[in-house]
Amino acid sequence: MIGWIRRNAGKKSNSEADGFGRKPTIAEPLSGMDEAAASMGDRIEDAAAKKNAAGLSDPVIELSHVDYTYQAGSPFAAAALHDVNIRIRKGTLVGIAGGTGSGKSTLLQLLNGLLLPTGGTVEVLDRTLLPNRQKPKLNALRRRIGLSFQFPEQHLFEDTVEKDLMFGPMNFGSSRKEAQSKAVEALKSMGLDEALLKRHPLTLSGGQMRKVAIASVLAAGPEIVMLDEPTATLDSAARRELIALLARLCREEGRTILMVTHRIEELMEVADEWIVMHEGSVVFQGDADELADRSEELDHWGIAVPEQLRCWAEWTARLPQLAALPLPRTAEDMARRIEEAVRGFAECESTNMASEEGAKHESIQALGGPADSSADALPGHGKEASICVTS
Ligand SMILES: Nc1ncnc2c1ncn2[C@@H]1O[C@H](COP(=O)(O)OP(=O)(O)OP(=O)(O)O)[C@@H](O)[C@H]1O
Repeated sequence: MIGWIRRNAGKKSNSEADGFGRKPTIAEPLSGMDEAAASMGDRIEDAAAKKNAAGLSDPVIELSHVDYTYQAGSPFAAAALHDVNIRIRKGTLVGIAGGTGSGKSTLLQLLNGLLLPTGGTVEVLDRTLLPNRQKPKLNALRRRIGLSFQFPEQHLFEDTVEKDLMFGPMNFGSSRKEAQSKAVEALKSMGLDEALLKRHPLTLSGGQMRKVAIASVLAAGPEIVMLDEPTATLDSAARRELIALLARLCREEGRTILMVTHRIEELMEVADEWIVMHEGSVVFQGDADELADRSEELDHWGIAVPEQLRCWAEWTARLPQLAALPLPRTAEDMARRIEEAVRGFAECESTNMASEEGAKHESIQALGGPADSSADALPGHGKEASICVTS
């Protein structure tokens, strides 16, 4: 069984800050590690204060009671989303997870107006999208919200990579020269060689095609970048590069990033927030620590429990002082914290032993025993001072 203990000393949960009605996390006072946890909490609060000052806490996406039904009103109607309520702040990196058919792609398409809600309200940047209205003109909105589709071929329809990359910028008003330079910049940001510019997109490998598709979205410079399973066909190095790029766009340029993924571990380190979809509903919105607290439900939601969460849960069960710390975002971070905790535990044990020895020594003297009596000589001694830890 995977059991999680509340962490987040000194940290306000997103839910509390957002007024989403979820209960705040309360830290239990624990060992000396509390200090580390509290200072981590302070840093998070400092970061939150800086974001507030930069206007980054404003919601840029807000969905209220949103429903979406494909082919609504026809005999083929298929309900895909029910009563979805979401609020996403500017400059956050949001992971969207959920099982097959849970509504993730439908959600992204509602956010850039490709689909209009059949119920409720979708507010994105300065636009409000309502049901039963004629499709509004959304060109201006689409310039500000880029969507990289689940299948890269859906982006690539020109006969050269360069034309595909220039399409967005030119469509949104860039000159040919500007569009060319944006195309090169976007291609390079995805770690691709300029030599690909003259290639036909359909001659690229699956991974290259995926990167070009993402580059075509980035070339238009959107404020909100949405990616539907962008890492699906990438190798592990390319996956890491892409995640690092997204984190940079978010942290350094203040862009809002939404990424659908089936591998939640790949975003654990960088995601500010998680949304979990299940059977067309949002069943969770919160940060990684809050998601970890619900890890027993991941399987039911069709999401594989990341090895990292499984491992950390086992260790917090063995060393409860670890539970005072925020969830480690990387395997290295986890290994370091476990090592520190084990070392701290061993030091604490040897200090206890030393004072136990001293006390025994004093009581032997008090009973009239020899001044140099060793505690080892006493019967019953032999307490183990170390712990054996195995993973
Ligand atoms: N064009 C369509 N017409 C009818 N039903 C659709 C259409 N597209 C999606 N659906 C249905 O809507 C529901 C949500 O689909 P969606 O593609 O949003 O899920 P998803 O979470 O992105 O799935 P996956 O992870 O498999 O890509 C599913 O039941 C799906 O069958």
